Amino acid sequence: MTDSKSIIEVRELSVHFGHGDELVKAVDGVSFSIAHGETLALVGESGSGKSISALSLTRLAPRQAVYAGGEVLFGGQNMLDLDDAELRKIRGRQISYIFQEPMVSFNPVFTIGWQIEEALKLHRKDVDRKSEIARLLELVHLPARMDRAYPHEMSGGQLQRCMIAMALACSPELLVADEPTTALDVTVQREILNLLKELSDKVGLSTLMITHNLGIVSDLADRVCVMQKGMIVEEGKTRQVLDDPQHDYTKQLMAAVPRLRPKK
Ligand SMILES: Nc1ncnc2c1ncn2[C@@H]1O[C@H](COP(=O)(O)OP(=O)(O)OP(=O)(O)O)[C@@H](O)[C@H]1O
Repeated sequence: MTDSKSIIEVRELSVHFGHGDELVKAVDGVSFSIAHGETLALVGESGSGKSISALSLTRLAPRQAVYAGGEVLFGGQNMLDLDDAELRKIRGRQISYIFQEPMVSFNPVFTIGWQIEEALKLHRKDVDRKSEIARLLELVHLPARMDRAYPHEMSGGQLQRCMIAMALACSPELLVADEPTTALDVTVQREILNLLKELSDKVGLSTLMITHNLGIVSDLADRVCVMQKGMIVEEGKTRQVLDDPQHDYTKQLMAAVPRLRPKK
C-alpha cells in the first residue's frame, strides 16, 4: 500500500535494456513518491533515465525493456503486476501523459473536438460531451469553436493546450508531463508553464514533470529528484535543492544554467 498522503509510490524500481556486455541499467533502484496536489520534477541530463522512469509508471516503457525489480504502487496495487486490460483502464483515465511533440499525439485527419470526444466516450460515458469539450477548451484558455479545427490549423502552443485538455478529459489523478515545452518557442513555453501551474492550483492535480530545464523546476515544482545514470542522486524540496545543492552532479547542472544578469 502507498502511505496515505502519496498518490503514487515508486520503490527501488529497476528497468534494464539488453544483457551481458550490452546491459543498460536505464533505471537503477529508483524510489520516489508524489503527494496529492504535488508537482515533482525529475531532472537530469539526456539519457539519465527520466523518461523510462515516467513511462514505467504505467508499464509503457519500450517493448524491449525488462522490469528488473521494484514496485510502482498506485491505488493499492503494484502496476508492474497488472495485466494489459487492467493497465489500459488506468492509462489515460487515472494517469495521463503529455509529451514534447503535441503534433504526433493527434490524428491529423480528425478535428480536435472529435479527438477529445473519443477520449470522453472511452472513459466518461456519463457527461454531456459537447459541453464538456467546451469546458475543457476553456480550462486551457482556448475558444470553444476550436473544437472544429484540425491539428495542422493550430500553432504549436495551441496544440499543446489541446493536448493538456485531452489529458484532463478523464479527470486524471496524476499528470505526467515529459518535457512538455521543449518543442515550443520561449514565449509560448512560458504561457504553457503558467497554464500548468494554474491547473495544478485549480484542479489540484498531482504532476510528475520531466525536464532538463532548471528554470522550469524552480517555477513549477514543489520537490525535485535529480537523476544521473539511472539513479536518483539528490532529492528534496525545490528551494532547498536549488539554493543549496549537495551532490556534485546537481552543482554541475546548476552551473550549466546560463545567467542573464551578471553576478554581483
Ligand atoms: N528502446 C530502447 N532500447 C535500448 N535502450 C534504451 C531504449 N530506450 C531508452 N534506452 C536507454 O535508457 C537510458 C535512459 O533513457 P531515457 O530516455 O529514460 O533518458 P532521459 O533522461 O529521459 O533522456 P532524454 O532527456 O534524452 O529523453 C538511456 O541510456 C537510453 O539509451
